[in-house]
Amino acid sequence: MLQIFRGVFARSVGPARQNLALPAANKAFSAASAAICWPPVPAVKLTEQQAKSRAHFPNLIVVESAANPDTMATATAPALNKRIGFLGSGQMAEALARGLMKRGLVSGEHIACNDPNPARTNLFKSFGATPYESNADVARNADVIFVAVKPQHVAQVLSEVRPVLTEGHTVVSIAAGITIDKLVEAAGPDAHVVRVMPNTPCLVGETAAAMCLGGKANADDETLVRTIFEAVGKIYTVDEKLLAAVTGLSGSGPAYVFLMIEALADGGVRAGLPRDIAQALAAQTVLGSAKMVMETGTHPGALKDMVTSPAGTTIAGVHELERAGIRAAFMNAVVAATDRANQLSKM
Ligand SMILES: NC(=O)C1=CN([C@@H]2O[C@H](COP(=O)(O)OP(=O)(O)OC[C@H]3O[C@@H](n4cnc5c(N)ncnc54)[C@H](O)[C@@H]3O)[C@@H](O)[C@H]2O)C=CC1
Ligand SMILES: O=C(O)[C@@H]1CCC=N1
Repeated sequence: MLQIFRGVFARSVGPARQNLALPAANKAFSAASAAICWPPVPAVKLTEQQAKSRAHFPNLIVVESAANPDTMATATAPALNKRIGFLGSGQMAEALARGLMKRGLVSGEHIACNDPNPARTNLFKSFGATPYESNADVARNADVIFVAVKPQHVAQVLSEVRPVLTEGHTVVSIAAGITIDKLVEAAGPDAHVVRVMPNTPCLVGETAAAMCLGGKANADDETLVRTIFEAVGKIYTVDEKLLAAVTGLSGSGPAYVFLMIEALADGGVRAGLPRDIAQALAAQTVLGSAKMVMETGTHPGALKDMVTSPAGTTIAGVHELERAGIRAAFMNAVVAATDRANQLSKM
């Protein structure tokens, strides 16, 4: 039996970004739906509720498809005819490599990597990637080169690959705080450089990422990077000056949410639930709530009000959160991480 799945794509970007302004957004959306609702489906009429939300979220795009949401998690994107290289094979490189393989965009034999830590190269080898002796060798054996080392190592690894870079390479740095100017200085003025701030949920096909272009990077590089990241989530193009805020919100954000899930589970345990059930309920509650925001397009405040009965249980809990300054705490976390990203870019 066909299940109707309603997907809503909220494009939370400003009008300044011409690549996401309608009708160009429809082009971007086609690529997004190709990864998330496969095969692609046409946009349909908004429901009354969605139309109301649309007034507040003009960039919202709604689709309805016959795809089964359960199978979508394993849906594959069209294979990418490119070799991927990782300079650094740490946490983020692993999340990206595994996410891309899971979505069928690349297979292990199309992945080249280098890392001084043998445990990391062995791990990459275990899923079919080829470890090389040097970063330059990775570049020789890749078309898209991910710079996935800590920010303080970026200049060094780029100086190692610079002599072998060609026009056919797209260099993608995911390092927090390392500006396009610094990347071009290290990789050379002819390098096609793209700066991306992803997050670890690319492992499960749900990254929230943003990018900006630099050096000789062109529309083809942008499309290539967009294709890669749309296979494992969502990506927006932003002005570089906004990447620090992206880092503070979505780059670091999974840590805030994991902490929240842990704390909710602790609350459940304190209230008498077994740990495993408490953690499963906490994580599923976060997942379901996020899906409601994405799929209904309704303001989160309105969704909160739908849970909150007069003199009921929820408002008692909400009162405690407000007393503890939860909103300011989350806002301050994003601002502190943004400030730190800005500091890193000045080092
Ligand atoms: N972890 C996260 O959630 C996110 C991290 N990032 C960025 O991704 C980059 C990597 O972060 P993680 O994966 O968390 O760090 P990590 O420490 O797990 O990985 C870095 C890897 O680089 C390797 N490495 C060090 N020197 C090297 C060299 N000269 N050549 C090749 N490899 C070398 C290390 O052995 C290590 O395995 C950082 O710049 C970070 O800002 C960006 C978004 C999210
Ligand atoms: O904590 C960090 O510096 C990196 C960048 C964004 C997430 N993790």
